[in-house]
Amino acid sequence: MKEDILKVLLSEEEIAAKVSEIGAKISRDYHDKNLLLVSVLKGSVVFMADLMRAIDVNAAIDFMSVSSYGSGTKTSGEVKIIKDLDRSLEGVDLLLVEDILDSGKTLHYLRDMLSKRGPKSIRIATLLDKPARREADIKPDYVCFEVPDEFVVGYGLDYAEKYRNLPYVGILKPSVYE
Ligand SMILES: O=P(O)(O)OC[C@H]1O[C@H](OP(=O)(O)OP(=O)(O)O)[C@H](O)[C@@H]1O
Ligand SMILES: Nc1nc2[nH]cnc2c(=O)[nH]1
Ligand SMILES: [Mg+2]
Repeated sequence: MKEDILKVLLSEEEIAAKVSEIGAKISRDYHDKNLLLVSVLKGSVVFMADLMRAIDVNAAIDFMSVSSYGSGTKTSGEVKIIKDLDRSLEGVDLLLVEDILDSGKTLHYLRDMLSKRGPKSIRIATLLDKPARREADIKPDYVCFEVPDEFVVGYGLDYAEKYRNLPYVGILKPSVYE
């Protein structure tokens, strides 16, 4: 697995420090709110698990599963809902938790769809932001790291369902997917 990584972009330690910082910021912003954290599976599972423990105000959690990359490195442009939320969003302060904002199509679609369900507010927290690739009009509210225009894996992010369990974020060798 490790032999397929060209370069470690973000170490375990760097990620842990930044997640604590963002968690503290979210705690300050939501201390008087009705926070619901929604993890967009599968990619955000590792970030969600760490971020929720870095938040020290009351928060409920829920999960949605969507997919648009299939087994490739390019978005299909079509967001497939694999699992919807279990609960209503009426009156909640929704914080969508994502691993990466790339073309932005996934979050653009989700924000539009979920905003129709009556939440009091919607914001986006993402581990990684790749602004160079943006196609949809969407901006994150909380970002841990900006990344260059490379296909990255690890800490939840996959290529063809592999590498999610790497504890760091790395750039995949192009020979793996070319
Ligand atoms: O901004 P975009 O170009 O839409 O890309 C971002 C989305 O792509 C990945 O999900 P993917 O469809 O690969 O599903 P996964 O989370 O199960 O890996 C990632 O987890 C984001 O949800
Ligand atoms: N693993 C992975 N999934 C993505 N989905 C959108 N961009 C990326 C990326 O750079 N890496
Ligand atoms: Mg994926």
